[in-house]
Amino acid sequence: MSEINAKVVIITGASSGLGEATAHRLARGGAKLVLAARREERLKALTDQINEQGGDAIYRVTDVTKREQVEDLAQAARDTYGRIDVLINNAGVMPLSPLNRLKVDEWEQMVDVNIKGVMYGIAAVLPTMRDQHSGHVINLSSVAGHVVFPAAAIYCATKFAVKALSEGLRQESNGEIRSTNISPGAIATELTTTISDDKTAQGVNELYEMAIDADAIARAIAFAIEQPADVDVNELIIRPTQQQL
Ligand SMILES: NC(=O)C1=CN([C@@H]2O[C@H](COP(=O)(O)OP(=O)(O)OC[C@H]3O[C@@H](n4cnc5c(N)ncnc54)[C@H](OP(=O)(O)O)[C@@H]3O)[C@@H](O)[C@H]2O)C=CC1
Ligand SMILES: O=CCS(=O)(=O)O
Repeated sequence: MSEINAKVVIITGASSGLGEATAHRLARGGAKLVLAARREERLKALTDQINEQGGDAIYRVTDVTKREQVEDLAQAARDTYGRIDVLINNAGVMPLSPLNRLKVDEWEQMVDVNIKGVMYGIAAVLPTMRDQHSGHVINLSSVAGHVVFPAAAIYCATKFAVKALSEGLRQESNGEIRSTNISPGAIATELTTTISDDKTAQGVNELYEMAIDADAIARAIAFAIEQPADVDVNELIIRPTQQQL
């Protein structure tokens, strides 16, 4: 039996990009999926598609910046499937800009979604995973969680924080809970569309001409999940072969 088959997996940010690609891949592996994001139409269409193709998925509209909504999401997984095997903290935003543009609202949005959303996710599943004596938290950091580059100070700060959360969880896991930090480079998704600074958007769009398909990350996530319980894949960096950064 595949180590993905029948696992109960929560995916945040499942309405597009990496989350959506991961949902399709894990559904094909037999996972039971609990899909979350804010855009209900997209979530419903994805859930219907997976179920029509013989998979097993439910969805909950969830804003990860709202702690109680993330708790409700974890409760939905327990109510429907009785356990939580994997949480994929994938929801994230990347409105890049130089610090001197003082786009403080966007800074706060990045902190709220990229850091606090991940914290709320961990808080929502940790007691269940402790009770089960097993579980796996997969956090989406970034190449920007390893290197800092201009116009990305706040985004990088959030992704360094995600990396720290992944490592802290690993060290405190008591040999029961696996922790995987996934660090993608340029991947073709909607992530770059929220950049409101024109000059930054232009530079990022040039970088993303080399972007690779979201399934590259879905495959990496599946690889981490399908390892035996005593194997913890802690860190994966996946870039386009052409990417220098
Ligand atoms: N694409 C890339 O090149 C890279 C991506 N990453 C990371 O991968 C993750 C996924 O991004 P990607 O798929 O590329 O981008 P997308 O923009 O395609 O997807 C982002 C997802 O996050 C969700 N989201 C945003 N804000 C919230 C919120 N407040 N509450 C719940 N969900 C939210 C969106 O759903 P909705 O709007 O419906 O809520 C959407 O499903 C992010 O953490 C990103 O930082 C890391 C490195 C590179
Ligand atoms: O998160 C974004 C990936 S990159 O642009 O830093 O490579």
